[in-house]
Amino acid sequence: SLFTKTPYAHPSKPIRNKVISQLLVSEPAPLRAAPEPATPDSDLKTLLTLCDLLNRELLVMIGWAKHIPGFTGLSLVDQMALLQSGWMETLVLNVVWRSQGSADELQFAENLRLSESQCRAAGLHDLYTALRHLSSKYQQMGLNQEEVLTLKAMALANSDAENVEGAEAVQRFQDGLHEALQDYESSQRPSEPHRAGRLLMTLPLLRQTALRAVRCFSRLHTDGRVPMHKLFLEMLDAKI
Ligand SMILES: CC(=O)c1ccc(Oc2ccc(O)c(C(C)(C)C)c2)cc1
Repeated sequence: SLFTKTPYAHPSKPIRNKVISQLLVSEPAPLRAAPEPATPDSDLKTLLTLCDLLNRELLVMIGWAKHIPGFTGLSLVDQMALLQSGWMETLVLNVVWRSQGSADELQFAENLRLSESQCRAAGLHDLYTALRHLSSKYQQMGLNQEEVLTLKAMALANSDAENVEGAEAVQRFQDGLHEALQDYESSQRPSEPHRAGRLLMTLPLLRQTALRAVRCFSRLHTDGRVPMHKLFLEMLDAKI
């Protein structure tokens, strides 16, 4: 009706930082889960739907990485090395960001939210607790979209891939993102001088959460209950 007050977003100052503005415009539209309509609902169907979603997310992420300022300045070999080592942390941040709105569910897609019991039934309880732990940490911090986009790019840049050819080029790539975060926080949140550092100090927990997710998938793969896409297995092999 005419009188409902549209929710008035806090008028944050215009984003002047070029790197963060580029990350904002390069953010892909969120994917939707595509459950097989003919298959009756079951835990296996949930897993198959999640597998399909993850596979599509991987493909979208590879295209997204090319828009991160500095990424295409790396050799193709190094671009692939960073993706093979950082993809899980980047995707974990996506789900953790989407789940910020809910207190006890994981929002894998706008049309796929799972409760703790649904995750447990599908054999994903450890994944659930790991992702919820990280999500609640970011909720406490009041993470915003610009920060999560920068952290996603940093997770890729800082993924400690083993066989990197151009270490100096990767360092410059990391420095550019670090500088963008510092610049953004000092102009947008001058009242929180430690915020950039606090965000960087969440990266170890992100790394740990990603490794717990890898272990969960390896267990599911060993179970043999869920057929896994070839690309996913190749990316998973790069993590084990
Ligand atoms: C192969 C298999 O059994 C599997 C099980 C669960 C699953 O759920 C997910 C869907 C999207 C997604 O982004 C994520 C992470 C955030 C953990 C990467 C998990 C994906 C694959």
